[in-house]
Amino acid sequence: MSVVQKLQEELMKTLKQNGIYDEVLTKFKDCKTNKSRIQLVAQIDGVNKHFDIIPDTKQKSSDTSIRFRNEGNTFFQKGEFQRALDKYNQSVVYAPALCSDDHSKDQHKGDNLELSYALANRSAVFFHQKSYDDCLSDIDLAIQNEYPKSLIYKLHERKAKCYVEKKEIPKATESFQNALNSLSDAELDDKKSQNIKNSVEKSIEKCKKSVLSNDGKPGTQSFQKFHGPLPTIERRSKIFPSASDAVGITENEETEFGLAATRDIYVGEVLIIEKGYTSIVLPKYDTIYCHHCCQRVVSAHPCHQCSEVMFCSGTCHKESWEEYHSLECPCLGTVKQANLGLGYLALKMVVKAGLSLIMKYESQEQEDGCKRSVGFNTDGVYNSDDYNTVYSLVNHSEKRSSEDLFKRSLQAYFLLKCLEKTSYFNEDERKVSFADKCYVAGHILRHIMMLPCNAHEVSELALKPECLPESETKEIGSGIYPILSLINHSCDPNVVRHSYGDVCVVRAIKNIDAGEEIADNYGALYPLTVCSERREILKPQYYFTCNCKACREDWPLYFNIPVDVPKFRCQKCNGPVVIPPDRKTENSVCLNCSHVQDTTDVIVKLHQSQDEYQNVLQQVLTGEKLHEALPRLEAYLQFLYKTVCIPWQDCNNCQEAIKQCYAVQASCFIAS
Ligand SMILES: C[S@@+](CC[C@H](N)C(=O)[O-])C[C@H]1O[C@@H](n2cnc3c(N)ncnc32)[C@H](O)[C@@H]1O
Repeated sequence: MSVVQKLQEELMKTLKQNGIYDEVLTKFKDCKTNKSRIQLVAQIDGVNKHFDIIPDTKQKSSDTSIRFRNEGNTFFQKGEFQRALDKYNQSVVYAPALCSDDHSKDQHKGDNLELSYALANRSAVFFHQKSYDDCLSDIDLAIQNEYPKSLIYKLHERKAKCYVEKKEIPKATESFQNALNSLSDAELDDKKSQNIKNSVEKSIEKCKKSVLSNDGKPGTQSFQKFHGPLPTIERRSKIFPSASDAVGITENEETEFGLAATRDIYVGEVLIIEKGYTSIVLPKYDTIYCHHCCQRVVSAHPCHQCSEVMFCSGTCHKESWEEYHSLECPCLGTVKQANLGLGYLALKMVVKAGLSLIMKYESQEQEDGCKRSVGFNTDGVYNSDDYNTVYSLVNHSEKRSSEDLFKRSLQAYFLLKCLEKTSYFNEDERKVSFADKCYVAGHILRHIMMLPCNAHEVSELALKPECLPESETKEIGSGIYPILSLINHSCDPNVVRHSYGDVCVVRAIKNIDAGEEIADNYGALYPLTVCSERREILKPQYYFTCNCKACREDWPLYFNIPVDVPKFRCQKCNGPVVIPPDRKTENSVCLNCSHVQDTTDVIVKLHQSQDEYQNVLQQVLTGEKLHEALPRLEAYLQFLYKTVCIPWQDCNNCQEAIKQCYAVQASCFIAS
């Protein structure tokens, strides 16, 4: 149980024993702003004592770095290079010293020995994995970080071998020469030294003759890419820069705001490519994914202060440091240990926004239940990196029970106490009062209420290449995506989302008519769960009762979805058209408007397409030539949505196959 949950339970017990629990809850009910809720929590006896936080963040440690390095060495010797790499990455993260990034270099000069060893050993893994650029980069870093002179000849030799593989012969020759020169510093007996000298000289000779050890093509990088290139959006919306011009805003009484199609959209169209306002990696994965961009880390870049996080590149380290990590760094361990889930995302949002921006909101703060507006800026543009967009998302504070508000306020107050241990409140030169701090914690509380009904998972496909349908989507983190957060739910959604690192791509998986609402799925799909259960899943988290078409018409679960001759769409009203019992297709009748029409052509076309579709589907199931299969599946599904009425099982199957193809293009990793 986390420290906050423990406190919540203890406090509630004490308040009940003292007979004042109901009184506290009533006071909570009367609070109309988040700031007043935090102020109320702060006044409760015992809260401050429990939340007297001692900042705890994993410090740099030579011992831990050495331990991970030794573990890495064991795997390396067994030829288990990926496992060795994971350990060396950890060794780099814990090594007391300093990454080479300029912004941290001067402040943190010190003993870099363990870091240099970790980098040097990691470079050996990269060499074996034919990842020559990563290998060269680690060698340079190891040398910069004071790798022992007596061993440096080894690094020069490895560097030279990388250049040989890369067919950069002059650089290879130079590095072999450096290896020779460094041999004088090596503490080797004469015989060993002479052997190495002979071998290096031979290599230099080979280089000179350009007689190379392999087939003459540059060595290739063996690492797989973790996702394909991001797709593109042809014409962007003027108001939603991360969306296509097919996406517009809509408003109605039932759902408040939402997104709708501004023109006809077809299966496969890319509608949104959004990098969220901010995101987090789940604590259990923080040694695998980048703290900043949620991409898989190959060559870990450490934070120069803590050992809580790793970055996939110097750029991510720098950006994260400038945007939020310098502030969160001292309290990150405490926050992670408290295991608050989305609570950490809420804190990160407020840290990223910065104190002065948050305080500007105080003058326009509204009470619960006031009419909400969407977070467009003064130019009428909705930018995903603008705090105003996330500040304006729905949080349902007025529908929450007093107990829910009380528990969430305690979480927010705990996070305020963590924030007080950082330099966050020093940003503003004027003295920050306790009331100001409560106002900031009010923002954290707002987000703690908002995130469960707006945040999206950051995911990765654990890919089984030989049997695609057995691949599983794994949640590796969470992000807050302001545009995605405007999409309402349907149990039969018309879009699907995929993560490319922390970027989310939304594509149409149904044809969407102009004016029709764009609808995502919040985790309750009609083919998998019956209507009553779907509503039970959605209500407590999202505060609505779903009334989509699948719910209204009580569509069947997957195995009961019709598979025989479908009902066709009426040429006049789109209603369901049936073939008469005498099978005279020219006399088919619409059950909605009674229009009599000829369905002969469409039936012939459907049969032809179905045959082709079965072949393509087979390709997808075995993971073959997906890039060829995908456009054919998209075309088939477009045709189906134009001609047949759903539910009809081929539509579901084709949709699933298309989703698998998209998933393979997005973040994925071969499951071990
Ligand atoms: C991610 S937000 C979607 C945008 C939201 N409608 C708004 O106005 O900002 C989720 C919230 O939208 C509302 N919502 C989403 N789908 C709905 C639906 N099918 N029917 C009614 N309300 C819905 C619920 O209030 C839910 O908590």
